[in-house]
Amino acid sequence: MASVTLANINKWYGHTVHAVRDVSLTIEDGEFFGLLGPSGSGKTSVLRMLAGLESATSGSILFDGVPVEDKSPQERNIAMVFEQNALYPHMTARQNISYPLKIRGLSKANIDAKVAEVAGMLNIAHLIDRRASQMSGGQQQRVAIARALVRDPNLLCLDEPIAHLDTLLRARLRGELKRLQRSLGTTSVIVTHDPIEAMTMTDRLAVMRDGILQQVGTADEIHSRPVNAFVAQFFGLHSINLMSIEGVVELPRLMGRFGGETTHLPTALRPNVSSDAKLLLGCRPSGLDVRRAGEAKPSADMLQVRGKVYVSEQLGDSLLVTVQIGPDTVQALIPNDRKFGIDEPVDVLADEAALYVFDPKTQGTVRFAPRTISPGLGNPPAVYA
Ligand SMILES: Nc1ncnc2c1ncn2[C@@H]1O[C@H](COP(=O)(O)OP(=O)(O)OP(=O)(O)O)[C@@H](O)[C@H]1O
Repeated sequence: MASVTLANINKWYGHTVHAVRDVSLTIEDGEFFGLLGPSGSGKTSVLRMLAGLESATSGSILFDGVPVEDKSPQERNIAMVFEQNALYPHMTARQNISYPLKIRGLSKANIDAKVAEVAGMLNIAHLIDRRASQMSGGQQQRVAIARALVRDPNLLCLDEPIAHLDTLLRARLRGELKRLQRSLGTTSVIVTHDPIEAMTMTDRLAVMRDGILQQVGTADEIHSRPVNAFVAQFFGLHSINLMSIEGVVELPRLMGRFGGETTHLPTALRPNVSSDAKLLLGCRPSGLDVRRAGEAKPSADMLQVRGKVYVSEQLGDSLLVTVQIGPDTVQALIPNDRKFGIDEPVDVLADEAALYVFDPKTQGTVRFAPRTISPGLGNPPAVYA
């Protein structure tokens, strides 16, 4: 186990692709850390540099404060699990898991004890003498994880290890991996483009975009206090709604246009209106409400705008309603005791306390939503005039 520091890391591929730009971060000893970002954001490049599979163009990497740039993956004592596991198909689970220990010359008794321990942890003891080729994808991935962990690595690198599995199995392995990491305390880094995976498994995570580190923090910190509109949109169970409001005036109530429609705005946002009369607002679907057109009166504490239902989708105990407002759409997650027809005129409402404010030019966060709603907790109670 080790703490890992990246200091001003840059990665160029040839002269044209600047894949990682001046990334600095520290992963604590025993921490489960996530690298999250869309495709091409540079997260795999960071992981491969940590592992020693790729060299950094500039900057330094330290394990427990000691530079490791010149060290091979073996010398760094890292273990990797990839999306497609690299098990030997003709070997049994036992042979696959013991392989790294045999190479190190451990005694048979020692190997047997370690294999039994890790196989028990990963619930694969009953499969231990089955060939890899005769196992399901989920079972193979458990064996691959067991093989990675059996030699007590300094750092466990997981590159989308469960991305190819079906939804149920992914959810199970997410939980198992988290429990396993907690009980072993192995410093671990997982690369994923799935915010749910990053949110549920890791202690802290980094969000990347175009090779640039956007934010590092716990899932809760990043969810409730995103540094910019990109992080706010990318991170969460459902993407945040971005509402670009133009022509904001006070008549005497604050009003503007969103999607070409007249939009009533909470008075408290007056100081946030830019010099060119714009407001860039964010609201999580769980912070929006949808009412039949005319049912709710505009209030000085609420955003309210007219639209029509594009589609509404049942999500178990909640309803995801997509509302078209001119060329724009927003999504609201509301209790499923209401029904809306396609193209039905509706009012979309948001309490002032559920609104983020972003700078219309830089997209940086100007104001966090005073009342944030945790993912999955549903709709906040709305207040109507
Ligand atoms: N060996 C390489 N040669 C040239 N360009 C590369 C190489 N590997 C990655 N890149 C480029 O570097 C950028 C970052 O790639 P990287 O794989 O690190 O991103 P990522 O966030 O992990 O993406 P994905 O989720 O698709 O794997 C991309 O533009 C990619 O095309």
